Amino acid sequence: MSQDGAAAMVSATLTATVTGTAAAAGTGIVPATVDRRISEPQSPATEIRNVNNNNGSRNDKSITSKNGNGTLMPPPPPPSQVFPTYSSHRLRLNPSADHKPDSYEDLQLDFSPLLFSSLERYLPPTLLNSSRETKVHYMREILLRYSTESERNRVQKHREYRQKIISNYQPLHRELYIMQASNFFVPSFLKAVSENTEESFRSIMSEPSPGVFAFEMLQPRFCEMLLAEVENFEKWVHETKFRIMRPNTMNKYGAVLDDFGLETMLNKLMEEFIRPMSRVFFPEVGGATLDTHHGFVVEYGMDRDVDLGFHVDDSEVTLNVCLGKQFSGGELFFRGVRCEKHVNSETQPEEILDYSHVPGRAVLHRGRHRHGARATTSGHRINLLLWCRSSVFRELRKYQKDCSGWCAECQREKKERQRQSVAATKLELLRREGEAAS
Ligand SMILES: O=C(O)CCC(=O)C(=O)O
Ligand SMILES: [Fe+2]
Repeated sequence: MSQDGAAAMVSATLTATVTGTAAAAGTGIVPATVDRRISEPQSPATEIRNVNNNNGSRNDKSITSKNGNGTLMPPPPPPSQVFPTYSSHRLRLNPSADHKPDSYEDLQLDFSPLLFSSLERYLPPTLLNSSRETKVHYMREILLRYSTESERNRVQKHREYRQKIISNYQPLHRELYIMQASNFFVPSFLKAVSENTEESFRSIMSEPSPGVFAFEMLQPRFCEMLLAEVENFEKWVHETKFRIMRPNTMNKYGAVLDDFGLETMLNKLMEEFIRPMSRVFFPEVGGATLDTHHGFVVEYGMDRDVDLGFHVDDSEVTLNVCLGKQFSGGELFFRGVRCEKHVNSETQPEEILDYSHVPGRAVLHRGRHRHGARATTSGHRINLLLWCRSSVFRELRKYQKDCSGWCAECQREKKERQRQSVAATKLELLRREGEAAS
């Protein structure tokens, strides 16, 4: 987990802890997995599907660390001290900026040592200079409210899975694993991001339907290299009979790029390129605070997945870039943005969009923008997907009922309520005027 990720979780934790509602509501830093697939876009009352990572996590940069045996070990309290369970443990709202936190790297903990170091600045002042054991115990008490044992086990297993791949798989193109923007992106994209204004972004984009942005992004050479790397990885998987996890609950083919070493590069892609754009275009769904991602490729063709059902992504913002190769069909269809409550509600005519993929071209949309992919009728289509998430947005979502800033159906209902209230007020005024006149 990056420092940023830890810090974001800390602030999410704080929001919850300080308000004091999280523990009562039984909420967690890593939200529970839900499987939500949508069915036909044309039949509004049917069920929609939410695609999740196959590892069952909505946010897989989680907080478990392992000990040498690969088992989970909570730190035992020192024998000289007996710690009661403090349900009243609280963190401070503002960190002690000048406090230098301890390192927890050498301890066998069931949460990331980084998380303890990040949280330490938020401890009550009286605890700041206590022993590490006391601080660990206090912070762990708080963290346990946010993560179940099975969740921590799952994250631990996934870490081991990744470790196995990374220590055995030999990459084909090592240059892909380090962000080299000038080799990866087309000049127009680089220029727009370096200028970093709404105007510069809009100058390279089309917005064929509100909230769906399309633009040239990847150089052909980068696409070719990434395709070859994926092929090489799949060849290794096949030869070694390694059982891999597919990108999400809806794909039988494809691969998780983060699992074989591309996580750092993709994190840079999110932080330095996608977050600046999302800050401008998707601020109401945490576009400015994207802090974790799930990066993968999907593969379609006669001998692969053929199409992808109607769904919403497990992301705040999704980047979808076509890598090639040659294909026909495979269009994306979009049907408007919806919150959980309205995910199966009717589509309005102005929300209908069909988009044809072009190699090197990206589509950027909210994860909650309902969509699917039509059948790839010939050839082979491979797309790079980056599901970008904001832990702050997810934490705040738990306490916010109003989604009218981004859910089109909530917006429609809100307008309708306002219309009715204006009509009622008018009627009341008329009635009073009538009374006064008589
Ligand atoms: O096939 C596509 O282009 C869409 C993929 C997608 O929506 C997803 O993986 O979430
Ligand atoms: Fe999707």
